[in-house]
Amino acid sequence: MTPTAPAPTAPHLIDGKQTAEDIKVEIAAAVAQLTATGQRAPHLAAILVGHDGGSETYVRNKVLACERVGYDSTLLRFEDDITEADLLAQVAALNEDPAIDGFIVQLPLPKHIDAEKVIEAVRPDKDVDGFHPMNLGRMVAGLPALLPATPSGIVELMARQGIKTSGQHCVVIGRSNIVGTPVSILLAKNLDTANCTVTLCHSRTKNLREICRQADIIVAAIGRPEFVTGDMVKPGAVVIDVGTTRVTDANKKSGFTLKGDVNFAEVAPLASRITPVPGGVGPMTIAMLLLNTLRAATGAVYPKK
Ligand SMILES: Nc1nc2c(c(=O)[nH]1)N[C@@H](CN(C=O)c1ccc(C(=O)N[C@@H](CCC(=O)O)C(=O)O)cc1)CN2
Repeated sequence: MTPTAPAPTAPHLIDGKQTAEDIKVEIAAAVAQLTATGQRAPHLAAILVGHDGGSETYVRNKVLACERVGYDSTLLRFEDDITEADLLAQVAALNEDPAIDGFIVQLPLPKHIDAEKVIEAVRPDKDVDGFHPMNLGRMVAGLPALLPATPSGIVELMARQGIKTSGQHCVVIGRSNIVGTPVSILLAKNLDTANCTVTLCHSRTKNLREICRQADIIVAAIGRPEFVTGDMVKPGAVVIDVGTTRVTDANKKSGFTLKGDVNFAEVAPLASRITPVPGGVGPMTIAMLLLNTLRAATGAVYPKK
């Protein structure tokens, strides 16, 4: 029998909360420099439609993060019966408002509103979510772009944690426009922080378990709690969990427990590095949104209008 290296027994947590905090410190320093030279602080606006619990939390955290780094922020709230036309009019107003450097429309939107239409209505130079086809297209072409926050946050998190990506086989599970598809493109790019061989898997993928077992890095972004189990992970793999599903839990004061897409108890003992939920990828999403806002405010990607 050939001896094999023992699998690591203790999880090596990737601290997204601390990494996001480090980025916020850097951003706060950049804002202080801007304002010291007489320029105004960057200004982020957020549109929140309805009362989804998760969206309320995320938007609240975005506003708090703005305060933390010295940005101005504006929250525009609407009931979930707002018409598509009225929402598009709000987007048009923010597009034209010179005091706003960038804005987001929190997703998901109610079913009667065409989210793609709303995303396309955001001016690309103010699209700090990086969801507009212009920014996605520029990202694919390797041109300067406002990059989607969660995918760029994943790449930044791995880079700052010294995780090797070049030549590694990365299996991404999930093909959403917000995470799975863009992160697979970013990770395959010829960059110091990427250069992976990427396999993008989804609900119709055959032999998912076997494919995942070949991965040096797994990015789980399928939105199904505890989907990735121990038998799908090669010992020593790096596991990045993007899931944040609220699962009803009567024992919790909040009434729910936050679950990732990875069965942490099974996978953590196998993984060389793993992101926790909460405290992994989620905080990086907000840090990268702040970074995009700074880039929009300073004309780093598109000339200021
Ligand atoms: N307009 C957008 N809508 C949505 C996006 C987005 O990037 N732009 N992504 C997700 C939600 N999201 C940001 O909006 C987001 C999700 C999770 C976190 C986060 O920090 N999670 C914490 C836990 C927070 C909690 O207590 O629930 C963590 O994982 O530690 C931030 C942002 C969909 N919509």
